[in-house]
Amino acid sequence: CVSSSSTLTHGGDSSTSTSSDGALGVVDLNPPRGTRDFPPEEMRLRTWLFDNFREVSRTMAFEEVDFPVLESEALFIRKAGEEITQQLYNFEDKGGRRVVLRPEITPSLARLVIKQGKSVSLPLKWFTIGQCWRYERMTRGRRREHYQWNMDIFGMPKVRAEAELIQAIVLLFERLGITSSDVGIRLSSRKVLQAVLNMYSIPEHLFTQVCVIVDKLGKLSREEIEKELISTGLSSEAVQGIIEVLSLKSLSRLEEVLGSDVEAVADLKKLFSFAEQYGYADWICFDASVVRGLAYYTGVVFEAFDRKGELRAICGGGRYDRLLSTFGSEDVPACGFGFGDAVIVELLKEKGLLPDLSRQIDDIVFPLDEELEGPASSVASSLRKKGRSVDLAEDKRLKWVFKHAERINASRLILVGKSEWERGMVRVKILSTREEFEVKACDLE
Ligand SMILES: CC(=O)Nc1cnc2ccccc2c1
Repeated sequence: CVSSSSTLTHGGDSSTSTSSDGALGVVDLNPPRGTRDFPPEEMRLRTWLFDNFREVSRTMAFEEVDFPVLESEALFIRKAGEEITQQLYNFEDKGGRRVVLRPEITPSLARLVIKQGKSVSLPLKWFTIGQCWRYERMTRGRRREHYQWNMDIFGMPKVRAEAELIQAIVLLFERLGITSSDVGIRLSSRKVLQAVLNMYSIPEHLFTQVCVIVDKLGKLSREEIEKELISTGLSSEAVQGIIEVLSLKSLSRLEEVLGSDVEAVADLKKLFSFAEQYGYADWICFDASVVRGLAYYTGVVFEAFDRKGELRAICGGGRYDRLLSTFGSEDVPACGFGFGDAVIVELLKEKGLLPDLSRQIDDIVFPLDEELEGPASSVASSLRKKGRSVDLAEDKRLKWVFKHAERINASRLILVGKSEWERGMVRVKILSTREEFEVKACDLE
């Protein structure tokens, strides 16, 4: 229904269309619930953000990888009660296979590392930017898809991997104009919780479940957390002990409580000393309550947050040294983070840091009458071969072309007229200075 005046002839967001039997149907123009279209303006913002993700990945010497959005459901079946595995966008395909639209990237990375097996040399530093899905009952009106930038290091057992990943996060924030007074990175280690569970001789198999529960600190009330912990079989004394340790905000206090030979303390002290060397110490702070909600983390965990505390975590990640063995392979130490495309944009809007991303092209080539359309095409083609972005404006009036040039921020207007062309010339108008001159068509660049 888009007419030649190039505006929709109908108002509103529905268009009329006739289906094959001629019945008048109304096609819903919105994408499926919880999903987004990216018209040009939104797409320019997304491309700008993703180009920043890529540029940081390049400076960190990470290699880009990619996977299908569709994955076997088996990759995501975990029993720890995580929100992400209870909202799988799963279905049975026509071959009767149980598949999902992936809810996260890490299991696919692990699958590929295992598949590549001996043919890859460790450490591996891989990144990807991919769409992830969840199927939420739309009661909360939240999105069902978002894009995540993932950075992961395989085969680096020591906290230097975490230090590298945190540098990547800080570099990204700095590229976007965000400072350490806007955003902080809270970090801790799941080995803190492990040490506490050992103190109360709580069996190992409860560790993952307890992590997923205490990750809700801050979202659920303390009473609800205590109730959920008790229901896993913990004694109320153990529950109090856990909550007390998780409220620690200083590494030296932690050392007093756990002792200095605990691995968690050694790892974190090492990480803080790395932070000084990398130059991002003022971005990070220890916070024992950080556990992250994914079942497979085993060590250091971290998340970036806006210091005004209004938004959800901007990004998050951690070490997962035991994930590969859950897929039947030898374990490879691994560490990574996911950085979503939604919270960061809200933060940039709030800080007034969104860049001006209006359209911009180099040249508009315009034939002054119909018989010059051929010559105009050859002028446009030679400019494009030289890498200029050229909009060939045809069958319009000159008045429209000037307005169009303004609208798309063209640098030059190149007019192909009969008398000039007969002399091998075209007229060039520099739109910023209004200066106008003739130039030989073959000298144009
Ligand atoms: C703020 C936002 O859109 N979050 C979001 C949206 N979709 C998702 C889909 C899968 C996993 C996590 C997701 C997270």
